[in-house]
Amino acid sequence: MSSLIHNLARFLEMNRDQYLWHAISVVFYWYIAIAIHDIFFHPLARCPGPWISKFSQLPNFYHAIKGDRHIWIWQNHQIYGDKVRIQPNEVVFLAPQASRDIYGSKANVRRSKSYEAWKTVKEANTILTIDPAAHARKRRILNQAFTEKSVKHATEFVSVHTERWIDLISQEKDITTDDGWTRTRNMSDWNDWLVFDILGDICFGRSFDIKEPGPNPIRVMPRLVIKHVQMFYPILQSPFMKFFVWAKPKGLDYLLKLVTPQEVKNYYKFIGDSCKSEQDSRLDMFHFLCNARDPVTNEPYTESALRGEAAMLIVAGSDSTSSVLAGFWFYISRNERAYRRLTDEIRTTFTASEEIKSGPKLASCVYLYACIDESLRMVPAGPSELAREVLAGGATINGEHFPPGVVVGCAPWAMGRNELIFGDSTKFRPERYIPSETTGISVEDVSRIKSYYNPFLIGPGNCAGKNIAMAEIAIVIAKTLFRVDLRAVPGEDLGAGHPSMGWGRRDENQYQVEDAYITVHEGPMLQFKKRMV
Ligand code: HEM
Repeated sequence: MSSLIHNLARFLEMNRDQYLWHAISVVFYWYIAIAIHDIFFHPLARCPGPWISKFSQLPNFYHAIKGDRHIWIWQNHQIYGDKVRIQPNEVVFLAPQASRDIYGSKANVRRSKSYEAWKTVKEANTILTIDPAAHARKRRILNQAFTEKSVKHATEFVSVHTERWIDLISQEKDITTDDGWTRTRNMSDWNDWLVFDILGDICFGRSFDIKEPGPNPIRVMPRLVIKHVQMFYPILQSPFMKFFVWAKPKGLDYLLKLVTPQEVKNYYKFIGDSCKSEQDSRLDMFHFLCNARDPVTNEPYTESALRGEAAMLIVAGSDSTSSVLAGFWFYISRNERAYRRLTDEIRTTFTASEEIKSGPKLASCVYLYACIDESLRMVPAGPSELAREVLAGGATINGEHFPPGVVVGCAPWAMGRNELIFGDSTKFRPERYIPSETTGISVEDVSRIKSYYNPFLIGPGNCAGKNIAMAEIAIVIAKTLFRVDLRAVPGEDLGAGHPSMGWGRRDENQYQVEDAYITVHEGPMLQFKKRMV
């Protein structure tokens, strides 16, 4: 007792420097204790993975800043195998069963807390709702905007915008040469403009018109959305993520609003105005959202929830579609054989561009859909893992039990490059999706790869817009290749790998992207020539 009083007295007599020194020591020993726990006693202690990642989030954070987490995760699978501990509390998997166990309808998981950090308004939209019951309720309402009827209406807008887009990309000849090819087009920009215009139209009944020539304040939006996501993504992959989520409703959101660029405010104003105007005059998706009711409670969306969902649709549907299209243009313009086969298929199936619309004729273009599947594999909409947190009771993943609180996931970039499933996984080879005696590919081979790799995800959080996205991509590609020839601009390699780029990025025939939860992409640079039809 006397020594306790003695120590207390000494503590009270310390000066400021000594207090500081003691505080640093306490933090240091606390961190060492946690590190020892994480390395030796954590439920994931026996999972293989980079040594530092066992007790620190710094490697994960570092790669999020560099934008190459997807490559880092793929490298770790190469080194450590099917199961890798990439953060003290997180494991990623490559095995086929793992993806079903994590994302399937029976999985005892929810979206991880990092999703909450994206919230900009009080009420989360569907994709940011992490509570499974609340998510299911929102999803039931949202599904009513994605019925067969609404998808059919949506594809009509897709056709109109695509025809105009092809007019624009195929005009303006390159005046430095006399070979009839157009000026160089950065397809990432052109895809963004097209997809944004389509989404504006199908979500709000108002096109953003950013593909049209001339000044347009909304044209910067696709890039701004990407920049915004790129800025936040490292925070969500950092040791500060929990603090960030905690601080947002306590004033941080207010501060973030103050530094929001004016263009972003204009964009939200556009969405707000669109939500208010002529909701019933057109069968756009907003019309379906406005009229949607929860089938159980019969409740409609509240006004702010409606606005949140509409804004989400633009974000969820724009970069995803644009990046897959960018990947497609990259690979098709560098693979003469695939280009010839695809253009032959499209140009013999249709006799006029106006004929190209959703329906049996388009569905009969087997090679077109194989090319789309292959592009979705090579360039996933989100290259790194879609993180899920194990709920009370734990979860069995690939035959192994994981306790509540652990974060798990599968990373599409690494899955798409799994050589055990795809063999020549770095090759753009659409034939792998077509059963044929000539190539020796059986129906079972195709269903094996399709059940392994699900670009639109499976289970309760899968992509609500899958049917629209597939129809949109098919129509854009088919109409474009029907009306124009295209080529990669000689000597231009924007988006391509390079020997100087290091492990996982050296192959010049592979399209390179950055990871920011979404897929950040540049190029390819293409030229077009109108066909005489
Ligand atoms: C090639 C294009 C697309 C791909 C590959 C894709 C893929 C995905 C994936 C993987 C998710 C799950 C994300 C997560 O859990 O973090 C998702 C969610 C979602 N996607 Fe897509 N998507 C595409 C296009 C679209 C389009 C065009 C729309 C709508 C117009 C859309 C609407 C949604 C919505 C609403 C969700 C959230 C679903 C939920 O939380 O229940 N997507 N998408």
